[in-house]
Amino acid sequence: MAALAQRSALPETPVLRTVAELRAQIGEWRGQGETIGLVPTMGALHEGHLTLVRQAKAECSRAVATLFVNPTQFAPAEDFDAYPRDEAKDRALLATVGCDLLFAPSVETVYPQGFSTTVEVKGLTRHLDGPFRPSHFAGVATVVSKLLLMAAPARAYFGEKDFQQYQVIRRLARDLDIPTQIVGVPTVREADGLALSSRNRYMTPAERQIASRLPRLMQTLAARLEGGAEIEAALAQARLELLSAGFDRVDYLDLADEATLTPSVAPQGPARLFVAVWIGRTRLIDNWPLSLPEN
Ligand SMILES: Nc1ncnc2c1ncn2[C@@H]1O[C@H](COP(=O)(O)OP(=O)(O)OP(=O)(O)O)[C@@H](O)[C@H]1O
Ligand SMILES: CC(C)(CO)[C@@H](O)C(=O)[O-]
Ligand code: BAL
Repeated sequence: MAALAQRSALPETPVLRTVAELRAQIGEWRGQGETIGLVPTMGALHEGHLTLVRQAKAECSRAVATLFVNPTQFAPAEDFDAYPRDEAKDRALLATVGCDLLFAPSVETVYPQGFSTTVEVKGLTRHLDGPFRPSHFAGVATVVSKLLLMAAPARAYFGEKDFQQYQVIRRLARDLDIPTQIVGVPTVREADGLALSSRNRYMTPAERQIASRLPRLMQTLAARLEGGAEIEAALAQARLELLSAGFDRVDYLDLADEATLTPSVAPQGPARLFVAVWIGRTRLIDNWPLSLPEN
């Protein structure tokens, strides 16, 4: 009882549910010369999300978070129904970092009867997560385009944990002349290096132990590549090491050009390691920047 009473006494960030209300509030702030920083999320907030909000708050006078578990970015067999939802807890967490407003629309508000437009970013979605989640990035690009048009923020903040998503969003904003600066925020990690993710809570303690080997194996691989190891052989060895470490499946482990997100064993510019692995019912993705030796 005491814990319940304490929780309901916590301040919560105010919430709006309709586009008209959101525009009215943001219009009022902009009329007063304020700048808006937008942080789109699917809720189940953790320190990664809060870091995005802190940065929005540091760089803009108002931070607005959105909470929408977007059905169109989940394939039918994916975890839309199981995705963790706790809006009251999210609002309390947002209040701790000074978030000014939460926009949490219903599915009907975002996709009213007759909705028939899709934003699709080609090229950048061809590799890495694209082939494994065929309709995912169109769902993300469509909903993020809508959120940027609804809120018209000066800046919008996205985590580099979802690096391909971040690049897709930068491209759609540029291609559609959406005048929002898209800001990438470095990945926030647990003490053992595992990237924070709302889906981490799906793991059992035993699976979580195995997951802690992902950042260690990737650091070892990065050191080998930065030391001049042959790229294809080092990637093949690391894929086997992931399976030996207890991961059930490796969707991909690739080195790809940051700008094109095309896997390459001879990247032309800045490159990253990208990985997606399964452990039980949990799919983990992550990426690491690399400084490869000059050829
Ligand atoms: N560890 C993290 N560090 C920095 N940003 C993050 C981190 N985790 C998520 N984000 C960012 O927060 C935003 C909202 O992401 P989302 O709500 O999907 O959370 P998530 O933890 O990535 O969840 P999921 O498990 O669904 O991938 C995205 O821009 C995402 O990249
Ligand atoms: C950007 C986003 C909020 C769009 O639904 C989602 O893909 C996420 O949380 O990363
Ligand atoms: N954080 C990316 C959202 C998704 O996996 O659907």
